[in-house]
Amino acid sequence: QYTPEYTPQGKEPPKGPPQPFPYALSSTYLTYLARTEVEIHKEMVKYAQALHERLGMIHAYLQDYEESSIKGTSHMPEDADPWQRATQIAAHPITAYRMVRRFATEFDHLGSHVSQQLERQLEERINKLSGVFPWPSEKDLGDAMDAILRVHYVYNLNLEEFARGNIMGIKTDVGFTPSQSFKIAEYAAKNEYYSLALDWLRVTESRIKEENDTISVSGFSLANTYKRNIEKHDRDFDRNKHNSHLYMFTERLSENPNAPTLRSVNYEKLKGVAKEDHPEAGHYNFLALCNGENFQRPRYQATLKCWYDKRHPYFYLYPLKAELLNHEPLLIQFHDIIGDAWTRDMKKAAMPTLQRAPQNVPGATPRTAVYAWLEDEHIPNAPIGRRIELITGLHVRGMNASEALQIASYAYGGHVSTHFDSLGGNPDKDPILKLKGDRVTTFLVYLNEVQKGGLTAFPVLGTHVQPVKGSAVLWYTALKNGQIDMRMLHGACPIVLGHKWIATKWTHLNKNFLTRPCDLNPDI
Ligand SMILES: O=C(O)CCC(=O)C(=O)O
Ligand SMILES: [Fe+2]
Repeated sequence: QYTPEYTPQGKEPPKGPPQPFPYALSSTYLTYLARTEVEIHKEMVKYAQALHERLGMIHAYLQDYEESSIKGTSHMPEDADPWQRATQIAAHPITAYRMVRRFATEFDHLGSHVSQQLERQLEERINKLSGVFPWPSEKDLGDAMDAILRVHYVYNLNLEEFARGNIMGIKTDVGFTPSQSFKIAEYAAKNEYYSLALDWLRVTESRIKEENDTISVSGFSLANTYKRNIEKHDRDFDRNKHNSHLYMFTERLSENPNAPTLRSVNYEKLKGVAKEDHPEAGHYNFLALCNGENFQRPRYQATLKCWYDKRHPYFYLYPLKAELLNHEPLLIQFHDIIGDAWTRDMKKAAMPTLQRAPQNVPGATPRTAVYAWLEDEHIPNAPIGRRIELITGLHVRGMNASEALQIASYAYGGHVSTHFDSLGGNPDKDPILKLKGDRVTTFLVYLNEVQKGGLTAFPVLGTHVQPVKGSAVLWYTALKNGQIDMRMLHGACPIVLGHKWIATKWTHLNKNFLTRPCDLNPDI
């Protein structure tokens, strides 16, 4: 009996009405689905095999009947009386014998009971699994397509390559079929991702041609979607929407089908430009940083350094590897600060309460991830608070000094739009803010290596952080006067290939206004 071992919610089925799981947003849920499908596939193979055998038996039966009873009476007229025909069959020793044999052995063994039994088994298994965890829905499929389209847009994918399984230079064997890429094209067109839709339509078309496949997508629906996408684009273009719309072209498509996309033109024009100089520069800087660019001046970069930090005696035994990514405001990455055992403990402790991060909530940053909050007692063997205190000199563990540890997990396409970690609320209206003060530092630990994508990008600083397993990045989210430091704008670039897990600890101002160290930089 299959009992899922690796379930998003631990071993217990959820109590109360099943909540929809954000399957496409979380590597945990996706992994669970993948694990479940291993079992379903096994049952399907058994069932298909049984059906195949059954079909073979049915064919053998038909052949026997046709070769004996039909052949033996083929000299009789088409409209002969069936009784006369039956008499003829019964009179011939071989046709009669073959008939008796069929009745005696075949009808009971046409295999129906085997395949029927397997069909019941399969149905039971699927019902059982979908009873424990709700099945992915249309909404999840939408999330899954959004994730693909986000990766497509941010990394300006060469879709011909991607759809064949070449994931930004990493060759895999799995691509999309023409009907699958067409489905994404239709979804993109419907959601006004005009430039993306056109790419998917072109890929669909070239695949159809290449494979000479005239069945899976009809020429009519392909042409129709093309036409509608162009018409709708041009209508919006005429309404001057190209001033705000990210997915448009620089010209009307009906006049120039090869017009460049706004993304590609603006990307070249605006990357590296300061926000003060162009209102849209921030967006294109973020894209460029996600694509691995860096806009710190070479002279400035030359002043950045790595060193072994031994301020605390603890670090004589385990020297702390520090890497300065920006002087002022400070951005610093510490390497090898936690090992696999702690990482495992954190993921495991977070698993039972992972939930979808709020999306489309006014005031909240759009993010596609799942997360959970861990108190120290949830991870007694991974005392991260003390380690952060040793590394940073901040108050982390005391009352109101920090928040619980946030564990977040992203799946492919998962991202966080640019934001500030300080919340900037009004302490007179918010008792918790009054008690703790606003967030003052972010200490973000990367719990695994991401194969492609998933950088943390800082568009104002013009730099990005590579998610290196076991490393952590530290910055001040607020100025010394407690106000949000606008230079610390940052976001998480979409994951392209792999998983991304992070653990974040935010310290708060009231317990930390005396701890603000100026000695993290080795020069001071
Ligand atoms: O995942 C990342 O790299 C950044 C996440 C982040 O900025 C946040 O959770 O506030
Ligand atoms: Fe953040």
